[in-house]
Amino acid sequence: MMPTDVNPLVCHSPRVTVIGAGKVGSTLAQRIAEKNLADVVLLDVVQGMPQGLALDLLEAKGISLHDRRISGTTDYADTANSDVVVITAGIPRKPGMSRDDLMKTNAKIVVEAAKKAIAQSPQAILIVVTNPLDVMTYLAWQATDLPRDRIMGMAGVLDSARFQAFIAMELGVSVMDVQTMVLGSHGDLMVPVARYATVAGVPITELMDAQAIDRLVARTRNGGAEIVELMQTGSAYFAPAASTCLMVESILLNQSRLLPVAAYLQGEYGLEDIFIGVPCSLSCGGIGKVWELKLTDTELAALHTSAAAVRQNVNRAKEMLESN
Ligand SMILES: NC(=O)c1ccc[n+]([C@@H]2O[C@H](COP(=O)([O-])OP(=O)(O)OC[C@H]3O[C@@H](n4cnc5c(N)ncnc54)[C@H](O)[C@@H]3O)[C@@H](O)[C@H]2O)c1
Ligand SMILES: O=C(O)C[C@H](O)C(=O)O
Repeated sequence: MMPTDVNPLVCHSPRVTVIGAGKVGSTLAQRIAEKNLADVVLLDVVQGMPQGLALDLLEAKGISLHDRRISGTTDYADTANSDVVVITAGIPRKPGMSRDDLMKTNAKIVVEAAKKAIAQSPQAILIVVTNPLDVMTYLAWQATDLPRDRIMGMAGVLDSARFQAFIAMELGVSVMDVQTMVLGSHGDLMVPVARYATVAGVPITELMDAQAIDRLVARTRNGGAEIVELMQTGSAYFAPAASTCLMVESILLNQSRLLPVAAYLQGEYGLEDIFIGVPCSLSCGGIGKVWELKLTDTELAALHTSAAAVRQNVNRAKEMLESN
């Protein structure tokens, strides 16, 4: 029997659109569906590719045991009414490149994707993943004029996960007992806050010497480049997709997880009109609260140096877009 009167509260299936069905996008789609979080629409410019990936993913449903709808498309109309939109569209870097070298190509892609996606899903929460992350998030915000609680960039979760993994490996402890917080931009000037890194509540400053901490901080800062050098083609995607999925999960399940995300600042940490990594709680409305941690003068100065570099690149990106 078909229901005659559908209760929208019961029948609403959350929907996540992932723009860019490449390495990060397709891995994220798989995670979201297999965790049973939402239906997924994969969108890409390459005709046939998102459709093929979606078919491949849905053919695995009986094995991975979920009932989420997964579709692939090149048409933004098919993404309408998404609860969350994630932008992973754009080129990854090659060995020897910095993330900033991707700016010219990716700026146009991200601006277009953000505008088209939000036109179809004006109530969505937008998560930007494309690099250079902090700059791309700013451009997506400008292009969509979304309120600041509904737009953010993914990077701090990934950088913190790397720091967490390196600490666990160094000390030979379970990664599950390690907590970390990496602030600032997603680049060489990111700010892993060693004082706030703990193992089962014990600060790492009590567990290893300053030299070891410096070594792990440097490896964290270089985490993306280390993988780019090893792979020689493309960049990391398992940990990036897992990190983005954690943010999507906290939003869809209204968990209020406290995660470092690139958020629009309006005076917090003495910074304004910039997207940069700071701790935020993520819930069904998006960013519920930007948390202002107490930082030492040195940590705050590092955050400001990081922000100054992002601001310079935002201005460069704006000029590039205007000259096109
Ligand atoms: N923020 C982070 O921490 C983080 C982590 C990993 C990767 N990244 C970035 O994410 C981006 C994607 O990485 P990847 O490894 O998935 O790359 P990829 O090359 O595997 O995939 C990118 C996809 O984007 C698609 N694309 C290009 N232009 C498009 C457009 N206009 N509309 C829709 N789709 C379009 C391409 O066809 C491709 O399928 C890169 O910029 C990378 O640097 C960021
Ligand atoms: O390093 C890159 O270019 C991709 C991503 O930002 C990462 O940190 O893995």
